[in-house]
Amino acid sequence: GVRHYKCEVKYDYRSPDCYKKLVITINGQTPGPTIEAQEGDTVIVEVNNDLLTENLAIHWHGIRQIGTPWFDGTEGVSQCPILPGDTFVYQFVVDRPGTYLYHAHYGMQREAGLYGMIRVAPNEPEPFTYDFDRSIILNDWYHQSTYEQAALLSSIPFQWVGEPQSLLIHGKGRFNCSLTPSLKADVCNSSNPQCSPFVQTVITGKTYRLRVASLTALSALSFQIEGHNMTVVEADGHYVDPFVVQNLYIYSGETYSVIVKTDKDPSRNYWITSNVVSRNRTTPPGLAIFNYYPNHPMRSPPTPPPSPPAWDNVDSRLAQSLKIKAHQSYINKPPTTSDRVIVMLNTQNSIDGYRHWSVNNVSFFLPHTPYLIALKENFTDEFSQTSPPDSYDSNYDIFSVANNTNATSSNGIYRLQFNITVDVILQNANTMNKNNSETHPWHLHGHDFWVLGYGKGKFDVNNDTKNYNLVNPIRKNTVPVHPFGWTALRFRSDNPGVWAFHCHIESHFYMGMGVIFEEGIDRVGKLPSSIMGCGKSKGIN
Ligand SMILES: O=C1O[C@H]([C@@H](O)CO)C(O)=C1O
Repeated sequence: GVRHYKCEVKYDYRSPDCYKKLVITINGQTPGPTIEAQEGDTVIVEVNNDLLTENLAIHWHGIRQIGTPWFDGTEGVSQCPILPGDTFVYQFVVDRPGTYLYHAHYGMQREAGLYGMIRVAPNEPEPFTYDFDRSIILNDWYHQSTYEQAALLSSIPFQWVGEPQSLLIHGKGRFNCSLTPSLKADVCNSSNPQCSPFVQTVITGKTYRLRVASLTALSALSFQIEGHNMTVVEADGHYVDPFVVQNLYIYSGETYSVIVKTDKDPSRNYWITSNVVSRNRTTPPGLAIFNYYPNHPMRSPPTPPPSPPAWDNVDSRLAQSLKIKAHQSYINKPPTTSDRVIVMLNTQNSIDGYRHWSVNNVSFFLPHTPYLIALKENFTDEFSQTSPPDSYDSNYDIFSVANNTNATSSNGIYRLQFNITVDVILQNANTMNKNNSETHPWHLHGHDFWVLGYGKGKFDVNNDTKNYNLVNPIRKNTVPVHPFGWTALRFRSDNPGVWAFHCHIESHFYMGMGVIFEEGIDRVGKLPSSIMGCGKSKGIN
């Protein structure tokens, strides 16, 4: 069938964590409305840019856009931005069931509130059952605007955006207004109903499927429901060999479904919590209420919120990553060998005094003419024709602060032969600060990849490849690379188009932490004129 949606995108004053700021809403809401469809449906979304003075693009995160690479919604890659006042119609097929997302993909616009969920119902029965299907989107929240942050990150000397002021659970958080006495009540008001906690009401004795997604700007999170175990059954639209957790680690751009049984003392409510992990947290926990009907939904649980795992417990996070495998009845085996291996060293660099992130010492920036148009029209002057390297200096010490004096900025891209098997090894390293390595969630557009493995330290081609999981690897579109560790992925270059692969942390992609893959450009059909209008694509029809 065909599903029609209309999205009115505009700025509104909102106080999601009691602090009033301009946020981007979709049809008046943030998170925006959930897009519901059936596997195989065509989804048509008419987007109206009512931001007045700001461009826009919306990415359909996890939807592979097979045959419609021009509707991936990635500004500078698949389309020109949607101008203020303009309407843009996205049309794509949701070919797989599962939990996906949509969000802005223009500058750091996502963190202003432009995001929501896509739920695709399956045509076949699923390998688990439940009574109710509910969704929770997790986020972190800054009080500064996207523009203030962009100015900080682009300044000399470099100024970091810092930790978020609060964590939102389904669009609601709580900033302690009294911490900043100078804030007047019309700016920060703890009794504003807009920042009353999110409540998930449940009936006792039932089974809930909870779709948990993260669209944080920065934070890796630990998600927990006080006193309740969660059985993980879906990750990024793929069925998981079920495993039980007390806390779910979730990285920006990931989606999970967990099964929760409401079999606890029904005379009270429980805390739903999110906490920052992997960075020395200063942001208070996100708190919501798991409300057992008929207790009052706002009644605080009688116990304190459960304490989160230690922020620097990398082993616990690595262990959970390793547990995520394909469900035994849904195994889709990867090819046993690959045709091309690209090792991607992730580093922080200083280039001309600016702070950047780089892959193999190349920091990425977007061109003015979207790659898809430039490649299709053979506009070879529109971006660097030099591809970034497939590996890095084998003597590089990932455990210390390196000078990386030869780092450059480039908008060159990886050109993949069509229909081959590509391995990507993400290699983490020390940042420009001593004894520090961060977690980076990498997201691939246009594909699901097999997650072949994770490890600690420097990837060793001779030994680590022997431990690849070629039996039941999960397929995903977003995956963490843990501090001082590596992550190995495999995918087929079988989707004609131009696809971004990048760190899902807003500021990190802004600082250059991404690459572009081109595959099968000669097989891409006629581009719609609606994606044109910028750079050298002016006047093309
Ligand atoms: O990109 C980043 O910059 C800061 C810090 O490294 C600056 O010193 C940080 O924590 C990031 O993630």
